[in-house]
Amino acid sequence: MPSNARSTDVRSTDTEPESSPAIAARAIDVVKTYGSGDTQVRALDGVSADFVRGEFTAIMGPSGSGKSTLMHCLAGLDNATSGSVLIGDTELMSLSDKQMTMLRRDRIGFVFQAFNLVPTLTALENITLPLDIAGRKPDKEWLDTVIGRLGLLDRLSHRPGELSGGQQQRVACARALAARPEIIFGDEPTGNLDSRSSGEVLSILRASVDEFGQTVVIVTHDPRAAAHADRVVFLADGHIVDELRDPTAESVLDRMKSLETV
Ligand SMILES: Nc1ncnc2c1ncn2[C@@H]1O[C@H](COP(=O)(O)OP(=O)(O)OP(=O)(O)O)[C@@H](O)[C@H]1O
Repeated sequence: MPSNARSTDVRSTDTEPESSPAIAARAIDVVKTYGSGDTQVRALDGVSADFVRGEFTAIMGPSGSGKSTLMHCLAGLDNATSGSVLIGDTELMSLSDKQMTMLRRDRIGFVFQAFNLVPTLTALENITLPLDIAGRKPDKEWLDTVIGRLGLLDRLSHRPGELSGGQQQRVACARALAARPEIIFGDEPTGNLDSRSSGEVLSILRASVDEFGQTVVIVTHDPRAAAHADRVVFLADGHIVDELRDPTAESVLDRMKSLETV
């Protein structure tokens, strides 16, 4: 299939370093600076982290600590100033703009706080849009599973303006999952949602890891959202300062408090 051929092209760059297949994404000594001179900001100051395949990680930390910057560098939405970022075996710095676009399209799913749905398309058309653009046919069984799990079956012909915020975010989630990407990145995916919609979005992300072996990385401020993860990575001032396995909302809150009082 042409789409397979394209994604193989992206994986097989000459400069591809060796890396364990168990790692879905990896940051190696990533530095990201914005601006220059006196106004320069060092948003990431040498961050190294592995994101293991089939695991759900939450990135937390005080405002301005570099969470979104790290996620954007990992997801190929922004370039690191130095260091190295890998998705699977693919070193992002070695990719051309075109290869990067294909990698994002074929291998990564995104869920943002702003749902970024196309207002003139129906829910179903929004869900399948990335596949349509890639010229790929949806896996019907998988699509039905995702749509069913997100409770969207009776909303598929609605346009975003006819859906609640929670429903729109569930459509955005289904869109991210539809292509069965290797890794799903969420930047505050539940930031605008009430607790019920938030719970639905988190439980499909959890299920995509537990039942379908995908890898999920989200940025969140909400300890209850982070409690759905297998591990929480804490950032402060552009550094990873702590990590928590099998978090609970209470343990995350405690850790956050201690970071904010440092
Ligand atoms: N485009 C930019 N230009 C200049 N500085 C930036 C830019 N983007 C981020 N920064 C700065 O980099 C630092 C890290 O920002 P980032 O958005 O990654 O933090 P965050 O932890 O996600 O914050 P929040 O929780 O408030 O969203 C901050 O000091 C921010 O002001």
